[in-house]
Amino acid sequence: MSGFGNVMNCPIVRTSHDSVTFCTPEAFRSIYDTKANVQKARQYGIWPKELASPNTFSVIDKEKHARKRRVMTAAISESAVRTSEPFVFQHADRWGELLVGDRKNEWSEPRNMSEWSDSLVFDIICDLCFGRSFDTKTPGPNKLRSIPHDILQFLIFAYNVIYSPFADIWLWMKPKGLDKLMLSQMPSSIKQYLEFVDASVRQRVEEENAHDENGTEPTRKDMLHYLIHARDPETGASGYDFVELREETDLLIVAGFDTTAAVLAALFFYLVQNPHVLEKVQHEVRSAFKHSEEVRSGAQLAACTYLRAAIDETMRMNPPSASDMLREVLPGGLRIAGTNEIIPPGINVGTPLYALHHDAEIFPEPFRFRPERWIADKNNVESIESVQRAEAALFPFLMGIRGCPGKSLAKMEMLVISSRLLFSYDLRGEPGDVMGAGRRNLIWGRRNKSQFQTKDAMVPLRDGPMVQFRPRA
Ligand code: HEM
Repeated sequence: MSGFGNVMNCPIVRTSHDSVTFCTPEAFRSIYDTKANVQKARQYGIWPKELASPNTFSVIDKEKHARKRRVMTAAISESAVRTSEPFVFQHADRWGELLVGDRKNEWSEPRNMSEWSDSLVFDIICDLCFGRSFDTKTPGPNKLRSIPHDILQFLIFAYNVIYSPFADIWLWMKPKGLDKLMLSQMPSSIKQYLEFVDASVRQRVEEENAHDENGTEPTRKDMLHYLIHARDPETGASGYDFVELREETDLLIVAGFDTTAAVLAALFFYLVQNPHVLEKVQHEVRSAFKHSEEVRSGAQLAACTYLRAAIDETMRMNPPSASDMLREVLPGGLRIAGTNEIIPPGINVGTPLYALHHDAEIFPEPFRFRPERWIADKNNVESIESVQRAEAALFPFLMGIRGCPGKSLAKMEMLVISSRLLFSYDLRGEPGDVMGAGRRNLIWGRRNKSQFQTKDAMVPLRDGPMVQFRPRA
């Protein structure tokens, strides 16, 4: 059996008294396929601020989840993603101008791409949710700028509880007053963020109601427009009530911003670390289009196979959700393909994505950034079989009914943002900068200087790289 086993020799690991991880693509499918006899583990119950109001991500019951998910799918459908693209252009183009700054034909000041990607993606997701831009990417005072940081603090806290031995005690105490205590003790920044979501949703509901009463159409249909009007496609019943609308909007912001921003930061790290890759993606994008305004989704961008491979390779090296996402086996048990194991009900199972994505049998030289591994052509050393083997083991968005519904939106954002920037600007790593890279004086596993270092907290904690920009020569 393959797996992280090539590195640590342990494809099956018992991670706690009731949890086991399996690290092969076959096992992954057994666990996360829509038909798998599992549900999200009880630990997901720690996420909701109040046990009674889980969202699509944190709800455990399969039937309740199915209804929420059907409604949410309407808000981030393929057509909703297509109508979002022009807003992504606006933000990406403004971002490029800000990155370059006012040193016209010289290299800009070094930019910390983790911070800059956070503010860009946060502005985009808020614009797509609320139809308003909060412009946290523009320097200067902005009381909303700390929100991405505040959200991250909450995620770190929740993650540490979920993967700790205290998770069950926490869950037991939640309905017994812990929820209320936590709400009262919540840091003021998080309270402000939640008030901001509440007020924004309220305002959008009023606007949409006014349109319905006057028989008018909003000039712009954002995600909340779709969420407010969504009907359950199976039953025809109305979609979400107000509390659900608020919780789902909060989820779209949290799930939609940190993941995508993390991939962008890592992509810039690998581009400046690998000048031959940077040169190749730049050449590809600049040959595909004549003017920057033409850089958009479509056949030409789809044909930028090397850039798309670089993004896939980034998500292989640094999957935003790196740990095992726990699933509880239901009555009847679960057979894990490729093993002789039938897991009894009540046990948590999962596949640690980071380990799977670094399996040397599937991804030779797993710690090397090599977009070529995704492209089979006659000039390439990769065979069709090795590309197919790799594709069958890349799961940054998970799979199945609990896989990521924002996959198309995220892919569009990452491709559009990177291609527009690469088309118009040259970039390089700040000379001498090592921010984000592994270093010899760090612990085992963190010494690879050509790998972007992140720390898992449900989303990746990250810093750097420092990158400089200038208009293309
Ligand atoms: C590169 C970007 C992204 C990656 C790698 C990613 C990855 C994932 C993964 C692995 C899960 C499963 C988590 C678990 O079960 O614990 C997930 C769930 C989810 N994601 Fe994403 N995501 C990304 C972007 C987005 C975006 C842009 C949105 C929406 C705006 C989004 C919305 C969601 C939602 C709502 C769920 C919960 C689904 C459910 O439980 O039914 N994600 N995502």
